[in-house]
Amino acid sequence: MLPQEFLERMENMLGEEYPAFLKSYDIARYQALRLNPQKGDDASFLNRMVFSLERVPWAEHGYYYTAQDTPGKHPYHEAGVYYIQEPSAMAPAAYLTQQMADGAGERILDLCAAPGGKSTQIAAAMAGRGILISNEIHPARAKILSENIERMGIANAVVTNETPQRLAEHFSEYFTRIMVDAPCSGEGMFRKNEEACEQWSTQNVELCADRQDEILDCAASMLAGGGRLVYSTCTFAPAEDEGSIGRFLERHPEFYVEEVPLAEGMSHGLGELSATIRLWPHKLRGEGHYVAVLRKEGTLADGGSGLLKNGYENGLAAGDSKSAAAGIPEYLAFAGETFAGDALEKYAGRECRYLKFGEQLYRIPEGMPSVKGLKVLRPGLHLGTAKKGRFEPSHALALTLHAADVLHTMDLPSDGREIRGYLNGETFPAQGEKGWYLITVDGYSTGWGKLAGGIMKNHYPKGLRKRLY
Ligand SMILES: C[S@@+](CC[C@H](N)C(=O)[O-])C[C@H]1O[C@@H](n2cnc3c(N)ncnc32)[C@H](O)[C@@H]1O
Repeated sequence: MLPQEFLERMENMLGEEYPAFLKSYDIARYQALRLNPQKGDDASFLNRMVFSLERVPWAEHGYYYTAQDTPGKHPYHEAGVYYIQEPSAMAPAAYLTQQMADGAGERILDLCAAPGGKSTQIAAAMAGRGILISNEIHPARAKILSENIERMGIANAVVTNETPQRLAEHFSEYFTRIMVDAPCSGEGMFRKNEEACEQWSTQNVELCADRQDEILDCAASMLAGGGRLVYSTCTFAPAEDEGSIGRFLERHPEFYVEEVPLAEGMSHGLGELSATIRLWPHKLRGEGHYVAVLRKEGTLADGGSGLLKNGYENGLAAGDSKSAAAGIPEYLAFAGETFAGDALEKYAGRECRYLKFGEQLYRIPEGMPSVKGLKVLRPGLHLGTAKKGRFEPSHALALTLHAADVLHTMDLPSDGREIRGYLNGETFPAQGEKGWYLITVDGYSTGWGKLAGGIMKNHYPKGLRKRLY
């Protein structure tokens, strides 16, 4: 049941459009996924015709799927071939990364990032270049975010679990782009999420608006002059949409709303903020959303950056005196035996810098800021566990690599029993040279196996195992 006060406000807001808006609640919600360009190009996926897909007009790699498709239960999901995401929710990150060739020279912050829809979309546009800081305030949600970053094979992201205030103490005018996908009253998700509907109240709308003000102030101080800030919500409440942006612009005259082209079906924002964007469920194939694209006065200096409380993270290089203790020789030995072609230089070359957290070895993104004092779940690409004389590669590394990057692969067809057994932790008989194998599904990397004595030992992480049959 939709709350009465909510309906009255919507009727006042929408006038003659109100009946069409109400009718949208009788239509089943639209479902969509975003193909992961890190895993392969769209055309080769579409040629497989696994699902009936149709383009989402405003998002590169975004496609509607039908009720008959069950992409969440397909092995491709575990291989990070796509991310299931509500179609309207694909708009904010599309605007954040508009006109960006790739992530070279970019330092991007996703401030309210879990479970990772926007972060994984931003990372796709960055194509492995530059640095992405994906932050989430709630520890349990930050863990899910980190798992999704891993599943999508993202190598240039740092996942943090901080409040916006703590991050703002650390980074001043540092980021080139910031995404604020704010916690909100969720009115746009009533069709998708009944809980949002039950928890709705006018007091909560006010509470959300106050919280949005605080989050936006932190974002403002972290954005470099000339940088872009995209603010989004999944609510219709003007106090949290044009209201939050209007209050923000009053507090921050150094910001202005950028005029951006509207995609098919999108509408202008209300009142004076008509240059911002509304996505209405009765006007396009998606849920309710609001997007504001803001720019901070100034010019982005090439390679320049603002203040970082603790400076940059240099990490360890292979030749550093401390590298033996960090397990880097063990990793390099593994890399020499496992990687093929350019992968050796890319993942274990002279330019690589490493960090060790306990026994866990990471390759940090280029130009990584120091994260000293911050709660960090993932300081870059997790390479694996380095123990004396032994290296065990991580699941994240498997998902980042491609079949051509390694000497040994074992490909399992997506419609077969074996891949389902593998994802459920089963070992299986196999012939070949002893050692680490990248297990792929129809060519898409999925995890590790270790072959010895005619048996492929399963290294699919225990916590991720599932029955898909
Ligand atoms: C709309 S959701 C983010 C969805 C995410 N961007 C995505 O695309 O998958 C908003 C997030 O803000 C977080 N949040 C809640 N309170 C917050 C606060 N005070 N500061 C920052 N983030 C907060 C929530 O835990 C939630 O994960």
